[in-house]
Amino acid sequence: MEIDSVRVESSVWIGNKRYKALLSGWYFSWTEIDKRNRERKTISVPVSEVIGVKEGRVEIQTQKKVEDTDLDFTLFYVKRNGHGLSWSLGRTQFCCPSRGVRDQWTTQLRTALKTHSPSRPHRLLVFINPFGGKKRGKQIFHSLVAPLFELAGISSHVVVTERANQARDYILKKDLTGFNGVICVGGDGMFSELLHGVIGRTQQEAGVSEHDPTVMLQPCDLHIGVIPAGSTDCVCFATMGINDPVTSTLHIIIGDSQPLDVCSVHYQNTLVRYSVSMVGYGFYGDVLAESERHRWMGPLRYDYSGFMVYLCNRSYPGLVQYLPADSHISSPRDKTRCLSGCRVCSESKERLFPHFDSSSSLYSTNVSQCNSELEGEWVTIEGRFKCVSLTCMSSSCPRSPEGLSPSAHLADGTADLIMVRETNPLGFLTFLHRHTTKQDQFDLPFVEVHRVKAVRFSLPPGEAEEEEEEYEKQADREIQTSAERELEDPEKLFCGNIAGQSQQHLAGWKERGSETSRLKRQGFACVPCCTKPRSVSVWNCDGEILPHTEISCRVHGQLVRLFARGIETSTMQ
Ligand SMILES: Nc1ncnc2c1ncn2[C@@H]1O[C@H](COP(=O)(O)OP(=O)(O)OP(=O)(O)O)[C@@H](O)[C@H]1O
Ligand SMILES: CCCCCCCCCCCCC/C=C/[C@@H](O)[C@H](CO)NC(C)=O
Ligand SMILES: [Ca+2]
Repeated sequence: MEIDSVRVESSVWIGNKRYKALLSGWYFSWTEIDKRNRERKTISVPVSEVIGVKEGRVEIQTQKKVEDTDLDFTLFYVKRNGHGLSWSLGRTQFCCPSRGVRDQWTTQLRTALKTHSPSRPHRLLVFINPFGGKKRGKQIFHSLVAPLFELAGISSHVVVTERANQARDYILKKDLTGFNGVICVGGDGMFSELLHGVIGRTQQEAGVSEHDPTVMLQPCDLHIGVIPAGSTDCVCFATMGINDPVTSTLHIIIGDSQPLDVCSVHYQNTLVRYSVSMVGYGFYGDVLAESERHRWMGPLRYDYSGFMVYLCNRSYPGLVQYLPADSHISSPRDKTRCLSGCRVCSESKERLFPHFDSSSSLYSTNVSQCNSELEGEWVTIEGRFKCVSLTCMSSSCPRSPEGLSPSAHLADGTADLIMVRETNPLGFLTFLHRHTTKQDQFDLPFVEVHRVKAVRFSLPPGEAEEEEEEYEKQADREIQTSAERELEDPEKLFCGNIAGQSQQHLAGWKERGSETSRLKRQGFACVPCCTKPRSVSVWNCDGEILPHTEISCRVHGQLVRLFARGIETSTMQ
């Protein structure tokens, strides 16, 4: 075996073929050597994508050794499948000329791993929503995720949630010392809990008020990982290009880090929620409100509700004001895509954090800095809209592989504002259908899209008061009926069909049910689709209904970090 400061090299055998194994700089490679000593095919693995090195011949799932000698070692690494977005665990068993060489290889590879992959997590806090999506969260974690964490030497503390907001509250209140990241096994709703926990905790510790819409929020160090097990899995899909639990797990293990823009939604001077995916009024708000009444349908509830709401053919009056982003940097119609290593996003860092002190890793939060991102001229648009949506990223998901705004960036400090004006049902169907194809959904006369830093939405004066009164009355009628139903049978209030569901499940959804009742008391959520008054919809904020209509939104560039790397272009091994 030859070892110098930059190279380690030796002969090894894989099966009955001889190879030259080489560890040089950032890569470990093995090249087949034929009988005439000529070099054949090389397989090369970046050290940063090595998952583990084990003595002996080790199986993937059981991690048990099969018959081996003390000449063997097994390398586990990231393997790309198909077009490269789906990752699986690659495994190669090497046989060395002597035990000494084998020990040298395992030591050298482990040292290289520590040097070239310093940001890998060692300890993770995992939250599993047992009721998200198709209710397979626990099974997904125990059969697919836990064995990989164990192989990579990552320890985890697992919390199976028993109620909504448990994960958020845990992150806000408990001692998180020693954890390098928080992971959710669930859908976008679970991700949102972690997002609120992590942002809230970071601001508490930094003494920053989340309610002040002009303040610069402190960026969060604690990484968030998403193991998809929900209905839409938009955050996972838009940051990885796929929703696959094994791919997500491998990104977490190797400590990938993807910054993400976050939009804060305020009502007057109070923070309402954060969003990374979609803040949508009109169609998307109505679909969510309708779908909450059909939760028992599982992921299909969105398709059913989408169809019902489409048939209602609603449009809503609104006054939209927005602060445009610099159009020289990028535009929502420039036909580019935000991919792994995106130049627009990496160049945004300096603009977003001009006062970043790299020696202390601290961000200044002085007022002049916060206001500079809010400088510029606001533009006002009034009209009737089928929908108004704001998205910080493409919001691609399996239903819409290109997303709400295919050219939006994950971490450029901007969001795309999409306004679809009142149109005929066929026109709107064309718009919706284009979300499912590669056709440009913005190339329609009733659609406009702008890249923005902030948005305000209000109801047009006069009309608003009248309509809100009518809405209040309608909501009151609805609440009364709900309250009567609640007294008769509390479970039926929220779930509709509860036959065959576990008590634990019901307890969980009851909390969401009472949250919905609270919203109803304020006159907003879950009013049956076609009995609603004409002119007020609700806001869908990453899958949650907001309790206010007149809101203001501001984008906070690169506020959180995910264990992800953005969507890779095709890179087959
Ligand atoms: N044990 C629980 N009981 C009831 N609700 C829960 C529980 N744990 C988490 N939740 C809530 O359930 C909501 C939905 O969960 P999740 O996002 O995992 O699945 P989903 O709704 O199927 O997926 P998506 O959000 O992608 O549509 C979350 O907003 C979360 O707050
Ligand atoms: C004629 C075919 C019509 C198909 C219409 C498809 C339109 C799909 C658009 C999908 C946008 C998804 C935006 C993501 C929203 C998420 O934040 C949220 C939380 O998971 N999901 C939903 C459904 O509100
Ligand atoms: Ca963005």
